[in-house]
Amino acid sequence: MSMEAPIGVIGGGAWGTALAQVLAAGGRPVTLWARNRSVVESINALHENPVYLPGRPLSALVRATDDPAALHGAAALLVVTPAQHMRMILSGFAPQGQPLLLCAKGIEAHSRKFMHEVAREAMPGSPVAVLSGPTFAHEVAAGLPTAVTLAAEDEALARTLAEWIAQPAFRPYVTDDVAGAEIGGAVKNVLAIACGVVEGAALGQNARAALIARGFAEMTRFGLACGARLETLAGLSGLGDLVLTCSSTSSRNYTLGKELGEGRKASDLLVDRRTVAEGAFTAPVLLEAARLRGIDMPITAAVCALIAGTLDVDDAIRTLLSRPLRAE
Ligand SMILES: NC(=O)c1ccc[n+]([C@@H]2O[C@H](COP(=O)([O-])OP(=O)(O)OC[C@H]3O[C@@H](n4cnc5c(N)ncnc54)[C@H](O)[C@@H]3O)[C@@H](O)[C@H]2O)c1
Ligand SMILES: O=P(O)(O)OC[C@H](O)CO
Repeated sequence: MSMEAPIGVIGGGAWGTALAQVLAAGGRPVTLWARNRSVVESINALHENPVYLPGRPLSALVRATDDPAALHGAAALLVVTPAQHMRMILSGFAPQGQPLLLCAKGIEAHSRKFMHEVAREAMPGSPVAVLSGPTFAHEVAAGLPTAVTLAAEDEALARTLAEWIAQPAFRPYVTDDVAGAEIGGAVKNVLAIACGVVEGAALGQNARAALIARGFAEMTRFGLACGARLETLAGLSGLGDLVLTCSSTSSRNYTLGKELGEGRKASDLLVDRRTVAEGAFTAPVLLEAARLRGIDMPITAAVCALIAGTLDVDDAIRTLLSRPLRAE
């Protein structure tokens, strides 16, 4: 058993559980805080999270708790809550000054703030880093090869966190471009919904490729306007994650879009969900943030209209295809 200070993980969904397993596989004790009591009990008694990551045995080095005080003394905290709940959940933890590694992908509704801005407000005094990239939780937990972006303005912090989390099959690449890492992960979820619509409405593979390329153009326009760097947007946390989530029903966002494309109503699909499809919440706030910066995001606008129920799939497609011709 390792004598090192544990790493804390806040959030017992699929991704928090998978990341806890990555850390524990490297011999690091992990304290996983989850809000769901049955998740806590199952992880401690059965070494499994049957609600969010069923069928994946977890290391005995992962200990779960529903007591925020159990994370005192952790060397760092991985924050793996849904984006819209992050501020509220962090406010339940007394700030201890530990580094925060933010793993949620989204933009906060109403405030239009990125996760690093929310975390700095909720836990002032804690240094902040971001982990993002093409990472289906079930593959990571199974130890399949995965590469991610780990971003922090403080490069020494990024390198330390990267060393703590790196495993033979889990490879972080560090950068100081925090905005770039966050924007790729948030925007790709919206575009994955659009790609799922293409699949559900049987629009063909040409359409999907066009949507990925034009979607990446939207991501780039928005990212550059927010100070992100092109190399980050074209890297693992941007284009890499866009390609992953726009091509697989393992993505909750893509699956939501596919069901919309098949003609189901967003209101029916979003009610009482157990798992999170972040793109549905990010789309309206992303569109508003783009509008305020004078940036055109037609695919994002179409996703917003489908989710709000103001356009049906046929009208959304017609609207996108009838836009004036323009230079690429
Ligand atoms: N699952 C993945 O493969 C994956 C990979 C990379 C990043 N992420 C990101 O990680 C974040 C967490 O996603 P996940 O997949 O672990 O979640 P999940 O869909 O597996 O589980 C849902 C989570 O939301 C929490 N939750 C539900 N209602 C809540 C409420 N009212 N208040 C607070 N919390 C509530 C649940 O406790 C649970 O932890 C998201 O931002 C997601 O985009 C997920
Ligand atoms: O299931 P999704 O669509 O939330 O995607 C999960 C991860 O973000 C993929 O990198």
